Amino acid sequence: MPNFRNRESVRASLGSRSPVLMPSLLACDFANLQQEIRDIEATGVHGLHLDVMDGHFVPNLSFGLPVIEAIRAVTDLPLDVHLMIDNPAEYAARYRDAGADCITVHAEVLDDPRPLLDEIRESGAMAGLSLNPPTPLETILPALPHCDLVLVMSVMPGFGGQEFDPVALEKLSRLRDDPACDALLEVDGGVNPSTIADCVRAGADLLVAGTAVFGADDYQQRVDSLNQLARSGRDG
Ligand SMILES: O=C(CO)[C@@H](O)[C@H](O)COP(=O)(O)O
Ligand SMILES: [Fe+2]
Repeated sequence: MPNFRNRESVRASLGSRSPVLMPSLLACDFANLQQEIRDIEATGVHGLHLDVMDGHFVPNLSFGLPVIEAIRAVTDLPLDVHLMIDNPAEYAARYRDAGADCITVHAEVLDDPRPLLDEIRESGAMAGLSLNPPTPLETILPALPHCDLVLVMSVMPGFGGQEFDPVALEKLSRLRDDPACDALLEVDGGVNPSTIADCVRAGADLLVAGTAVFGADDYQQRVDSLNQLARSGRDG
């Protein structure tokens, strides 16, 4: 059975640890999924980012409900589920049932994201809203009071291993400085040793990294160095 936690506790725990590295399993070895989870847990990370793709909203497919359930069964880490799908309103409740602690939906597919964000919160999960690099920040401003998390994409979603788009930094800074925004800020795409400190300086609390973590020979060493660079962005 999924270990259901409520959104306040997950949000408080992640927020108190900011900046938090969120490894994206998209870049792990799927043939050894459980071992990859064990190995990344052993580095001391505080959450896992899970990329769900439908082949419609993004031109790629990844994994869905059965895989999230299987991951939930083998880890207690908070699961941060990024829904890159056309019809998140039809699926959000099922991802909560599968064990998601945070469910993030895309502004590009929702005329008004507020009802769905409220529904996600009522399910007990943290509610996240994401926007792609070309999507203006203004699009999501009315929904900010309904968000536990805002996920600023720094690549066009669909694939790991892409180059970081600095347009994300400007959006993060504006959100950080907006008194109407008390959501955690997350950045996703091309986060690596060269970009992570700038993301934290701009205001990111949660740093999604796929290739930069799972592409390393030594996960512990890479997680430690990304954490250190992230802290240098916060403190320096
Ligand atoms: O949502 C996505 C891609 O659409 C991401 O979460 C990727 O998994 C990040 O991968 P890297 O850019 O870190 O390799
Ligand atoms: Fe993602």
